[in-house]
Amino acid sequence: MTDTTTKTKPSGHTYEPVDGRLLDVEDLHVEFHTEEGVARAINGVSFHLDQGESLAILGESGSGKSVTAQAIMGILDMPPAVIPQGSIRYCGQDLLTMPDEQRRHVRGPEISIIFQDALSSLNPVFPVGWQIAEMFRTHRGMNKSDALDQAVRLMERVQIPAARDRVKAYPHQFSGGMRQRIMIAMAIALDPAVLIADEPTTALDVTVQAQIMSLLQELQEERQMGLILITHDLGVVADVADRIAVMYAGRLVEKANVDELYASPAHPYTRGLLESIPRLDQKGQTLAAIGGLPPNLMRIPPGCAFNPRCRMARDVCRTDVPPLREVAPGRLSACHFAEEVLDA
Ligand SMILES: Nc1ncnc2c1ncn2[C@@H]1O[C@H](COP(=O)(O)OP(=O)(O)OP(=O)(O)O)[C@@H](O)[C@H]1O
Repeated sequence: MTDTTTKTKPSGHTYEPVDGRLLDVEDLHVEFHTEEGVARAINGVSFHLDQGESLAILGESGSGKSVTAQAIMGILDMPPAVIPQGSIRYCGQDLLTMPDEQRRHVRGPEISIIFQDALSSLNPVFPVGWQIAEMFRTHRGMNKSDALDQAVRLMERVQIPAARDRVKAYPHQFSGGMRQRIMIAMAIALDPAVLIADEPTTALDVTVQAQIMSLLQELQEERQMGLILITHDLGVVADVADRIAVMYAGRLVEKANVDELYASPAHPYTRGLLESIPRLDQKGQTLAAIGGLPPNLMRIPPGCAFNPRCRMARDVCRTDVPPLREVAPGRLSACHFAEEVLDA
């Protein structure tokens, strides 16, 4: 007989993907209404994410990567944020119109996020094991000792040495890399279908960055999660990501699979990013290969937002917004002259 008393599926989730599709973000717009004016942070962003797939969202500081993640997670401060248009469907259900109560079952347990700064995300006054265990107590109704056992197993899975002995240690007693592993443990504790990693390794040194990325990749493959990697540094995510979406001034300017984008970018901005070795995370720093700075989001230039910095810009670029269009099989670019960029 069919159980009509519970909506929970065999995965433990309330929702199941249809044909493997987890997320569908369509024509998303986000504005910030401030005293100085309206900052148009996201201007019509669309992308999807399937089960077991890794999507990297790449762009300079201020391009709208984190705001996109926050909109998906429902953690934008509204106001000042306003979402005037668009939808974010999770397993076919629009998170933007879903009642709060229903949304609480999704955001966290089914779609989870890790941030760059583990120290400010962890509670300094509670032992890390307790913080992980609390997830199992609150959401799975486990008793204290089972929840702590489960926390130890998870700490072992994210390769925290001597996990059983360190379950009672506090966040400040761990290194930056170990704290990020603890954040990952908390983020995957409830077996989310989607994991968003917002600059997960930016604060870490290069060796630790690589270890954290390979841990994320292992977990993603093991659990068949959909993974969104937000980054300013393509080098860090290139081995893990399947597809890349490049953002500029709140729009996607290029979408491609990672190898093709690396081999031959189809947008001058992407090409500039690939040619720029330096620190894209340093706000206000010019990219060597591009020059200039991203626009003020309260005064995005007409036409292509990238035109003031683009060496290829012509008249049409200053008047007409280039649509994101297919410029080669599976390759999308929002450049009037994408074919020329590809051939270059
Ligand atoms: N609370 C806010 N109030 C006003 N404007 C905001 C707010 N949060 C974000 N913005 C605007 O949205 C823009 C995009 O921010 P976002 O954090 O998404 O950029 P990002 O690409 O993730 O860069 P970063 O790596 O610096 O976080 C910001 O430059 C800012 O103009």
